[in-house]
Amino acid sequence: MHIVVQNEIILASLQNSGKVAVMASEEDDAPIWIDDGGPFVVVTDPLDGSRNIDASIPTGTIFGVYKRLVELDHLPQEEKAILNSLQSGTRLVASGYVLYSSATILCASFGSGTHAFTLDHSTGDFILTHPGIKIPPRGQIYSVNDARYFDWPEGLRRYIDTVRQGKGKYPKKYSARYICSLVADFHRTLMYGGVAMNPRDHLRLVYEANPLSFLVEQAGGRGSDGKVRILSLQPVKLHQRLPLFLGSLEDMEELESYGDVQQKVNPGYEV
Ligand SMILES: O=P(O)(O)OC[C@H]1O[C@](O)(COP(=O)(O)O)[C@@H](O)[C@@H]1O
Repeated sequence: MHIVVQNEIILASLQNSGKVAVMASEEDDAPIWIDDGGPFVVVTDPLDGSRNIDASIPTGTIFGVYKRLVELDHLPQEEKAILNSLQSGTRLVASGYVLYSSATILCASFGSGTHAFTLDHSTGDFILTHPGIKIPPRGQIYSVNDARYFDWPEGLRRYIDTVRQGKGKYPKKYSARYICSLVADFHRTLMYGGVAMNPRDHLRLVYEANPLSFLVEQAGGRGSDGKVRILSLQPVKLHQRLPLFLGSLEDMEELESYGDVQQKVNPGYEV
């Protein structure tokens, strides 16, 4: 219910903007063609973490913006809608998220740094409160659903066991934080450093992994699928899922050095 409404609100604003050719949403089966002349393409997860809403846990909206591929203008609408939405993350011109929490934060990058704005409820303005965010090169927090420990590959178990005992490259015991709401877990990671991950094929390349990887890279961090840079992947399907690791440069390098960190077992967890 909340998701449907949020999806409609975003679609209506993009339609009214006159700037958007096509919107692809995690909540729709196919992208929606909006305007032949719109210069931009928007991909979005309109309301992530929605399973948390009834418990008042933070949720978020994620978006990415590409340029419309004018060389595809001659194609049938359905075909060009899909191809425009399947652009690789290296072509993002902007991305961002809105975090609905104790404060409402809009965090965005237009390709020159990552900046966050906080909603001033008295005026309705978003005020630049976090210019030029730099993710700490190393944190002391890992964020993962570790109830899945016995479904993890050996490399990921070893990495987590090592850092939580303070036996990694950073000789202090790591702490765990996992809200199970991607935008909130990502925002904390951006602020405090460390690594946030979902090692199974669950999160979406187009709507979640690419926009957040763009933001973390612009803040000096790294986004990977456990093996390669997320932004270098060419999406082949709109709703393509993959393992996702985002965080501080040194933590990400250490994690990836364990090689075997992608969870292949994905039994379909109920909660
Ligand atoms: O169940 P897991 O593997 O911990 O996944 C939790 C992740 O899934 C999400 O809830 C998104 O999943 P949905 O798109 O199915 O809502 C994220 O907010 C969260 O980080």
